[in-house]
Amino acid sequence: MPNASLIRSIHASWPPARWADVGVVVGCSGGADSVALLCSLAQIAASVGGPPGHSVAWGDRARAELPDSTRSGSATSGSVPGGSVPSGSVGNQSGGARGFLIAAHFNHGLRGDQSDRDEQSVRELAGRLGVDFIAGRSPGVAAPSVSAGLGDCATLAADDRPAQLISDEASLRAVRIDFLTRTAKQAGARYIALGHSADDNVETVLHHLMRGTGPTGLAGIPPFRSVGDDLVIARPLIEVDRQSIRDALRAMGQSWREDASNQNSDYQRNWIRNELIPLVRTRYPAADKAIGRAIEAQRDWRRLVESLADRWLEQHFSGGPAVVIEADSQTDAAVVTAALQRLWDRQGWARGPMKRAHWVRLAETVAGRESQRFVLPGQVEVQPGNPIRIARTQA
Ligand SMILES: Nc1ncnc2c1ncn2[C@@H]1O[C@H](COP(=O)(O)OP(=O)(O)OP(=O)(O)O)[C@@H](O)[C@H]1O
Repeated sequence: MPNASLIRSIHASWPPARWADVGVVVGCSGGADSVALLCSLAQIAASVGGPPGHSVAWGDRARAELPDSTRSGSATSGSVPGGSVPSGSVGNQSGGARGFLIAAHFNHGLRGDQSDRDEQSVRELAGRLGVDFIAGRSPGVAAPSVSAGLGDCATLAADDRPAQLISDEASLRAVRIDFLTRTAKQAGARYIALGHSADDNVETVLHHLMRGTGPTGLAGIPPFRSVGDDLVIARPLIEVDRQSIRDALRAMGQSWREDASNQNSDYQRNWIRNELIPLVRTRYPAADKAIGRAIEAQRDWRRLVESLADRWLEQHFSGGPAVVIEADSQTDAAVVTAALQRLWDRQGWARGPMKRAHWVRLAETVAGRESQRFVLPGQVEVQPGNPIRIARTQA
């Protein structure tokens, strides 16, 4: 039974009224954070008369469509080579209002037997909790023997690349998120729940800071993020620290898998976690808490700027294949920049290749201080004037 304080934290950050009646895919690596998340969500759902037991919702269909070898225990489990989910085989697609939980694990297959054990441990946990289970695997990873990682937003061609080529942190995340997204979409789920903790948030912000970032990067990992129109990534443990999560698991006698590669400080995030933060704590014992508070404050500012940005967009932007924006020299550049970034998202243009200098130049253009036509990353052409015209030219 999950620890009461953990349950309280999740209730506060993500009240069950928001998710118990819809589908939730829980990304579970087998590590402490996501094991705690899965146990807690199953417990909360059961207490409000939701999910576990709902496995029937997808089980009825899945049993008919998945090979016998992919099922085990009381959980219905789908094994998905390359991370693809058999269309229509999972989830509550019957259109009813019943919620469901699916534990999803991606086996990158980078740690041999250990990867298989991770997958197996999540499968068993799901079985014990009465929650559906689905596994994705990197190409070339045999059924119960290789695995993968998690991601945050991009879509990589996981199906086309050999597992050994996909080993850097960002690519692993991208492959995982792609798998989780496809699983959620095909299951008809509304949420993907991930086990990021407050410590992950601090490490991420430090990483952003040192690599170079703007206000969005300083606001850390968002507790909720939309993926398209009908899917939301939720991180209900984002305000809970790693130690409390482990304490809660110990208190309930729930084991988890330790990933030995977390000790490898060649990975940047591990170096921040294992070397930098412990060093900082020798001088500033509460540094991570202080950084956490700064992230919260930054997020508040970010929210304010984004609501101003939305209002600005309503007043200055008219849609169409080409973006047409009225020039405006009055509004603060921070609001204009945030509005332009939201515009980029709406248009489906990649923000990744856009550097700070590009946003600054765009904001200058909106303020009427740029007269030359210029081209931004992603073949986006900007024609200054009033109105300003922005369009993506065909590559
Ligand atoms: N292989 C995986 N399969 C499915 N989901 C994953 C996988 N790896 C990570 N995730 C999800 O992404 C979240 C963050 O991943 P990250 O790599 O930062 O943490 P982790 O050390 O694996 O965390 P955890 O202790 O939660 O397992 C995890 O909490 C989990 O929800």
